[in-house]
Amino acid sequence: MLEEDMEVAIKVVVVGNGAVGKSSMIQRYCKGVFTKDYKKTIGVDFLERQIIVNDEEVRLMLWDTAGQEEFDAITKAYYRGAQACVLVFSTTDRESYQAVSSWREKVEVEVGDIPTVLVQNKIDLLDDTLIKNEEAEGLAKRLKLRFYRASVKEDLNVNEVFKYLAEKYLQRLKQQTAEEPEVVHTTSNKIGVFNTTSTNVSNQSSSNGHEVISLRPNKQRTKKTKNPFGSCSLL
Ligand SMILES: Nc1nc2c(ncn2[C@@H]2O[C@H](COP(=O)(O)OP(=O)(O)OP(=O)(O)O)[C@@H](O)[C@H]2O)c(=O)[nH]1
Repeated sequence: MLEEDMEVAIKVVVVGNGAVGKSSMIQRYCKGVFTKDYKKTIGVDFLERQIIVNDEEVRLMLWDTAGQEEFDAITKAYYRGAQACVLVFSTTDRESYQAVSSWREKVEVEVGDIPTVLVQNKIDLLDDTLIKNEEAEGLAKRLKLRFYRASVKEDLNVNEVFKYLAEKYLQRLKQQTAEEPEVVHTTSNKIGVFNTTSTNVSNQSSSNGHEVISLRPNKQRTKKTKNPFGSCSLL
């Protein structure tokens, strides 16, 4: 254990071109659902889910950012404070594969080197693939990233992606705790909780029917729940 009664909260940003399946991945992971409809994300949404990793209770806050460049200015602000990142491209969209490095740079500029995974989504459409296996693997190697092939539709490898990131993050946190114990032993019972610099924006419905993110001060400890989806909420 890191420290008794300590809650670990991890802000994870999910990035990649439009329509690669970012919103679907987050919905699948947090709500256990998949929908064929495509609703472009306007700005940013987020959902959360609590999991247990190595006996630690971890709260994952999954930030769904818009894939379109027109929203870059908004989404960049939300990268701040991110502690882990999912880079997504689609099996049937070569441009999304080619854009992976630039997405990584955008995140790195804001938050530096954080635990990151590369995900090739929609592998249920492998027959129509526009990216060779070796290419995708080569990209992961060049970027030195763990690589997952996933299908949000078929619920393949989605849990694994987030479990890996949580483990990786905890590993780093433990290293830091060992090296600089005074940093972690604060008066707060939360660690890894992000701070955004933006001010409060209350819930606003966007044109796509999604709720636009509300930025609030750090939350208090969440209630413990046995239901894996019980802690998910659309804010
Ligand atoms: N076949 C298949 N379709 C998928 C999969 N994941 C997502 N989709 C579909 O791909 C489309 C786009 O998915 P979204 O989750 O909205 O994509 P996004 O990356 O959030 O898009 P933006 O909000 O524009 O950034 C939707 O029609 C989904 O149903 C998958 O694993 N397989």
